[in-house]
Amino acid sequence: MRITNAYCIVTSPGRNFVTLKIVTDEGVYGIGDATLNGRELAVESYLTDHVIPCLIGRDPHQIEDIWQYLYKGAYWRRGPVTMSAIAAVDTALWDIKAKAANMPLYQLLGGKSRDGVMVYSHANGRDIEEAMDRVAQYQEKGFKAIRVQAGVPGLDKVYGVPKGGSYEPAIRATTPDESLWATEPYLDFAPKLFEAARDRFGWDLHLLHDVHHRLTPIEAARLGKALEPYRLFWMEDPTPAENQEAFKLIRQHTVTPVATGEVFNSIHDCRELIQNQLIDYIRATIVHAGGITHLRRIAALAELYQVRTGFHGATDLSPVCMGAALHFDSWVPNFGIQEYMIHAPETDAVFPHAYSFKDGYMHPGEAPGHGVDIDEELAKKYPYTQAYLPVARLRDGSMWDW
Ligand SMILES: O=C(O)C(=O)C[C@H](O)[C@H](O)CO
Ligand SMILES: [Mg+2]
Repeated sequence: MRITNAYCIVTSPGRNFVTLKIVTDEGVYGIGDATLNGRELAVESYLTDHVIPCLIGRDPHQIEDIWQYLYKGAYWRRGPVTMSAIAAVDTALWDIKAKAANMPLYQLLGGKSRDGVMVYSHANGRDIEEAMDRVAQYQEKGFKAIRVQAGVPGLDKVYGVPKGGSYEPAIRATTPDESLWATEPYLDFAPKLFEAARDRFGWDLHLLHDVHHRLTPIEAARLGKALEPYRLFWMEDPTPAENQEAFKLIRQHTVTPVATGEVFNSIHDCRELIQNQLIDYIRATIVHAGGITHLRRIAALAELYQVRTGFHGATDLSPVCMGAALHFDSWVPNFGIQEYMIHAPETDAVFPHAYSFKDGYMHPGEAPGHGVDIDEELAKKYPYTQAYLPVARLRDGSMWDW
């Protein structure tokens, strides 16, 4: 089998997505997600201008060799653009291999390790009451695990909180939106949010919370301690993780479980965190961390240290990434949980898929490959529109982590 053609499809059904399609001489094709929220066209150019020309004529079954060729061959190591581009190729090649074998992808990875993939979704509210009503709605839909975020009194916009009905942080504009951040009101408020959640919903529900890189290590330690009575499933991204040592301080002060890694793109970003048992869940996922081939190495390292997976699954990761992740989750021995932020109906229509949700669990489906396709004609109806993630500033105007 040989690769005869490959191209990117950029479409915006509700939000921007970049998809790589690889076609072979035997008519089998595979697709991979290449979306990097707010920097989409950089990956599209990296693939179109620099990677695709090197793929034509290669044997798509040589996934490992092609991965090494693209990684080592770039000379410039790692980084979100490179690793998302490699991830897209890798996912498309696994899709081709599984389709050629006429098997769902999870079978090639080693077969199923569980009956279903436990997922969590997002309950967001402008205040505690609205957030609690959203939790109730997700519980009614069957979710066993729910991430809870609410507006902080005194702050006009906060990460995770919708302005209108639904929450989409990437705003269509020519420059990023600006929001205000202040740590003290947030630290006072967050325990009240989870106290209200336990009062109303009891203990038979997993509660999660995303700090979104906003705190210093000692502030994160204080928050983890303050949240201990409400027994969270995890506290996510408590502090920016470039400094892996910083997590030691958090660990010394709290037993609230810690998850991090949605912005990581290689095993080197999390090696110390895992080997020193400074985190409980690793959030790196297929599209941003070099595809199935590289994520498998991260998961294997994590398994040695009882760190479990909790892959990123926000709506800026396309259904292609979600489908592939669900196959991975079905197999990986040290699975923890999977994020599932439900896509807009237009997105689902452009990406027909075999995966499904039932009673809090997801199932990858039995279609050969990863089970997700793209309707290229429909995709053309949604042209790319520039969009940016917001930035955050403190009250005095200093830049902060969004
Ligand atoms: O889903 C999460 O946990 C996020 O933090 C979502 C991110 O803000 C989003 O994916 C950025 O593109
Ligand atoms: Mg997050």
